[in-house]
Amino acid sequence: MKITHREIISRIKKTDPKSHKGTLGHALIIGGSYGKIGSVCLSAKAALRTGCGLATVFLPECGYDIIQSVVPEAMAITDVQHKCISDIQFDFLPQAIGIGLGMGQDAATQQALYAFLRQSTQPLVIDADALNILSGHQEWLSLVPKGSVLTPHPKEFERLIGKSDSVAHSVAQAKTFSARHQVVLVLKGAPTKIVWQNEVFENTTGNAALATAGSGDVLTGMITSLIAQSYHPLDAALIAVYLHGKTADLALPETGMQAFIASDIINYIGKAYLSLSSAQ
Ligand SMILES: NC(=O)C1=CN([C@@H]2O[C@H](COP(=O)(O)OP(=O)(O)OC[C@H]3O[C@@H](n4cnc5c(N)ncnc54)[C@H](O)[C@@H]3O)[C@@H](O)[C@H]2O)[C@@H](O)CC1
Ligand SMILES: Nc1ncnc2c1ncn2[C@@H]1O[C@H](COP(=O)(O)OP(=O)(O)O)[C@@H](O)[C@H]1O
Ligand SMILES: [Mg+2]
Repeated sequence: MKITHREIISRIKKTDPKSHKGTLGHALIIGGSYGKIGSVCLSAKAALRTGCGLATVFLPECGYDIIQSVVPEAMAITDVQHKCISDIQFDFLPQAIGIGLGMGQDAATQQALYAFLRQSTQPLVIDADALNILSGHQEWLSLVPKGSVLTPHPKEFERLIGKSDSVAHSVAQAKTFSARHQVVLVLKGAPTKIVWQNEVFENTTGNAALATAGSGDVLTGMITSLIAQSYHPLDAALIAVYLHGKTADLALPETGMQAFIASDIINYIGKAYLSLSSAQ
């Protein structure tokens, strides 16, 4: 099925005029490592722009000043380690958690992910290095909460599932994987496909301007934000992928293809939302 304007309109919810930041969901983004703090900055900012009420980032200590300066709207909790995540601890209940971006694969980080997954019950958004770590420890996949959203790009998907000889083969593998682990797979690409058990959804927005560093980190923040706002993980994935692509379609005449960067996706999320209410 194509992910069209009409399909997204039918899934999107109106914001209650009486809502406040405490009712619009608290998103937690876990990730970052020395040299890759930008990933979680982009993701947290994207989460807030997508509409959740609160966002907190759990990151290594070296990222504290950076996140507080770059995204003052977000809160921060730091790991005991300076350069990488080694022990994921927080003292509140987020409505959604996105994990893995810019996280690296240090041995301590791998163990922290294992310990975190062992006590996780709510659906997660799993991206980048969390996917890479899971690829190397396939036995940990049974710990991934049902309903979680996994967002691999083609290389990450290959690491997770192995090589496939055609697009049809990789979609078939994705269906089997989704059904076995009860997870939503967002197969990022051009176009992005979303696989939920036996269903396959193909996005209709986006262009090559999105082929830029941090583009996927932004998408993870957007999906996490929508889950925090009580969307079903499949709907969150469909809406986020559609809006993410739409930002690039709207920006293209203004920024041009080459100059578009991940921060522009964030800057155009508002216009992408507005395009849902205009006649098309
Ligand atoms: N500013 C930051 O802090 C950034 C941090 N990032 C983090 O850096 C880490 C490494 O991520 P990367 O994805 O760069 O590294 P990976 O090694 O996972 O993937 C890079 C390789 O994957 C292949 N690939 C990617 N997209 C593809 C596509 N659409 N079709 C075919 N092949 C494709 C390419 O061969 C590419 O060289 C992650 O933790 C990520 O979150 C990146 O998101 C970039 C920005
Ligand atoms: N040519 C393209 N057309 C449409 N979308 C693209 C294209 N290239 C990349 N994208 C999108 O950009 C994002 C890239 O994600 P990812 O590779 O994880 O980036 P990063 O890890 O740098 O944040 C995905 O959502 C993907 O679908
Ligand atoms: Mg990525």
